[in-house]
Amino acid sequence: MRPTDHLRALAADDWQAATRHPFTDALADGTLPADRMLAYLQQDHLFIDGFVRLLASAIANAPSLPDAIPAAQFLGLISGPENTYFLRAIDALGGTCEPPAPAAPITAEFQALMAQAARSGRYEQMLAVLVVAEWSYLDWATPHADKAADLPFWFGEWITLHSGEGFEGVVAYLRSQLDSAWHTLDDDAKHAVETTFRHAVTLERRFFDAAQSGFPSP
Ligand SMILES: Cc1ncc(CO)c(N)n1
Ligand SMILES: Cc1ncsc1CCO
Repeated sequence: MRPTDHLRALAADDWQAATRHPFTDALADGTLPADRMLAYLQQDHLFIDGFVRLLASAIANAPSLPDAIPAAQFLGLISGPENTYFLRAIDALGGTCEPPAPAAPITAEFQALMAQAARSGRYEQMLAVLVVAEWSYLDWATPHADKAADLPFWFGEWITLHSGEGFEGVVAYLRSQLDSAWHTLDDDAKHAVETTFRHAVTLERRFFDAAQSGFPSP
């Protein structure tokens, strides 16, 4: 079994809950209320900030230039001028990006996990969080890809950004990096990857739980 299949199997319950979630089901059938989508995107915009820094750390810690290049290309894509999805969608839903929304507790937890992985100096820790974030999004979005074109763009584009050949390639690359790194790790480091991977999957599930109920204050 590939190490990343082993990791996903360890988190099977939360993985299933995060990738077959009522929030993404409602998003994909177009019935998600606009205020819920807006609040989700405003929180996810804060998530992407930490994500970009984590991806940059992974690029800096990749074992070779060929290992780093696909991540650098993905970073360019998501931070490039053609990626105006957040701006356009938040605007169309009647919200603003500036000033940034205060982070909900679950968003702050995600930011903390990403920051911890980024400063760990451990490539496999960075990959554990990146693999969960991208693979879980590929997994929920793929079954809905055929419906995306008929949806308002703030739903449809969020599905197409996370499905299809290009994004499958990103996930395949991230998984293969973690699979390769895994074989170099001692038992303690493997266990630490398992812990981080499971934590990240739990946070993905809880992020959708919170988004579904509109990020209620605790
Ligand atoms: C919370 C969360 N996880 C993963 C992704 C995909 O990068 C995202 N946009 N937001
Ligand atoms: C692919 C993508 N598009 C906008 S943000 C983002 C990163 C999370 O997948």
